[in-house]
Amino acid sequence: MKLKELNGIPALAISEFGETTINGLTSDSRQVKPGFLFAALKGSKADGSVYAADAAKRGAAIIVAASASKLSNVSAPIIYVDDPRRALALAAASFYRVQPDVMVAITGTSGKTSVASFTRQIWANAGFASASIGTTGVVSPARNDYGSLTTPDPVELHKLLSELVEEGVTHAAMEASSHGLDQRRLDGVKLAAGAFTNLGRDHMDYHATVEEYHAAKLRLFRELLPKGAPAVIFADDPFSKPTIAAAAEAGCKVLTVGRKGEFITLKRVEHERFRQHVEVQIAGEIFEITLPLAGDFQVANGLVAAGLAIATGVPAAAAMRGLERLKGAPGRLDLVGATEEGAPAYVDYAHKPDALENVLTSVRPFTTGRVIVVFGCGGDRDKGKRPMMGEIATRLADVVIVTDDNPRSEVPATIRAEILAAAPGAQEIGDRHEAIRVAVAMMKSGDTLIVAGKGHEEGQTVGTVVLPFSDHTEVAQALKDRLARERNP
Ligand SMILES: CC(=O)N[C@H]1[C@@H](OP(=O)(O)OP(=O)(O)OC[C@H]2O[C@@H](n3ccc(=O)[nH]c3=O)[C@H](O)[C@@H]2O)O[C@H](CO)[C@@H](O)[C@@H]1O[C@H](C)C(=O)N[C@@H](C)C(=O)N[C@H](CCC(=O)O)C(=O)O
Ligand SMILES: Nc1ncnc2c1ncn2[C@@H]1O[C@H](COP(=O)(O)OP(=O)(O)OP(=O)(O)O)[C@@H](O)[C@H]1O
Ligand SMILES: N[C@H](CCC[C@H](N)C(=O)O)C(=O)O
Ligand SMILES: [Mg+2]
Repeated sequence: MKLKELNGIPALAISEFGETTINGLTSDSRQVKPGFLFAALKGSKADGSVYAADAAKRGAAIIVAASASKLSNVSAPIIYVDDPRRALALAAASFYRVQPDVMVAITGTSGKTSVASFTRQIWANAGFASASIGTTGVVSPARNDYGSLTTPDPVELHKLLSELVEEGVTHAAMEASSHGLDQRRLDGVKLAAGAFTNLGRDHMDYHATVEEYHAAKLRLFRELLPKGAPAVIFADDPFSKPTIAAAAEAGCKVLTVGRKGEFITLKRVEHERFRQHVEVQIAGEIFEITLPLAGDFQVANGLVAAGLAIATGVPAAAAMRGLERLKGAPGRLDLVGATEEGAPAYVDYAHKPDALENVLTSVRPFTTGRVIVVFGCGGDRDKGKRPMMGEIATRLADVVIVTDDNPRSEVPATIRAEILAAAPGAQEIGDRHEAIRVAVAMMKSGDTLIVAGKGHEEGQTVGTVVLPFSDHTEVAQALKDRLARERNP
């Protein structure tokens, strides 16, 4: 492809270098191959402009750098732009040419993965070839790939979107993390609609204040959605009001869902152990449905997903039928199994205060015995959430076991101590395998076990090593061993 065919490149640079052939794009000098465009991005650890000379040596045809940076001794043409991250995202979108016809993005502190998965399922149930992209990976009719980043790097993202189109996918739902929005990873995506779930404390290691974190999320409505595009907003969150105001001011068509919602109004919910009966009103019509998932928050996620599906052309009745067939996203209040007496054991991805509060509150109505929780906090991440999660666990669970969850470069015992400082009476079992076995062994009839924090993850990161570890496998094995012991004492 010629440089002049790429978006995001200033006209002046096109007139000078427009005929240059571009073979690929990257923001990592180590990935540069001959003929690549290298975008020098300022990161949290390094400044990509330091690597521009290296990129040129590796054969970069063009370097895109921030106007503020002054590069020297670089043996490739340099194009200066105000916002290299945005330029890279726009260039990537045009380089890979196509994306699914109907793309939606979901932002919010919790529920993004679930809503993306639910939207895909509702679309698929209505007959569309659909995909979801996010923390748990990429799911489409042709693939089920394990993921890593919530919102992929723009080059990776647009490559993926073009592959999905080739597979025949017409509808795709993706998560828009605050990092992804802030770092312009989605700026080249043609969005048909956007959604907001809720806002709580998260990523305070990256964003200076909650307001700044909220503002990053609002970029979806303020800068990425085209004017008049639907913005589906959960109406019952403390941050719903300012989000609705911002989306309306940005010219979006605001569609609210929830108890205070006007597009989809939640009238009534009755909980059962593993499912919920829900009554909603859409455009004057009442629908009574059974959602085959536990947890209040799944009703909220279901309504946001239904809102997105309806906003992108699925008839309300079909969207409601879709809700009745939902499967939870992997590792989200995921029922692994039960003891012989029927006490359930769940794996959940709650790794931030609000999510932990929600999941522990959600299981209380159907727990006649004790709520037992096993959790930890990740290393090299927001330290402020550690005592908050300790306090929440102690307040809402009857038995608290504090363990390790991806200590990364930190000393695991220090992380646990920071949680335990606010969790009097909690047990400390650093080895997560052991913590899960102890928890499963203590379950009695009527108890509910929640193993929180890792959800779908398949590894435990200690230092820089990722050791294979799955909460799902560990809980299943512990239940199985317990059963064998009970049968052959
Ligand atoms: C903190 C963060 O968001 N980091 C992202 C950021 O990297 P950075 O700013 O730290 O990059 P850096 O290391 O400072 O380097 C700056 C630039 O120099 C380049 N470089 C560096 C070294 C070299 O030899 N040559 C070179 O060119 C790097 O490729 C980079 O472009 O920009 C990179 C390129 O876009 C991202 O890959 C990287 O994501 C890292 C892998 C990451 O872990 N991100 C997590 C925190 C994240 O984004 N999470 C969110 C939300 C999670 C959730 O709540 O669900 C997500 O969307 O997944
Ligand atoms: N609507 C919601 N409100 C509150 N908590 C929720 C909601 N949806 C999910 N949760 C909790 O958050 C956890 C993560 O859910 P999910 O993966 O759908 O969110 P996410 O926004 O994608 O999170 P992440 O940013 O970590 O990828 C769940 O396991 C559950 O504990
Ligand atoms: N996307 C999040 C996931 C955190 C999951 C939890 N298990 C942890 O390691 O803290 C992050 O990387 O911060
Ligand atoms: Mg997610």
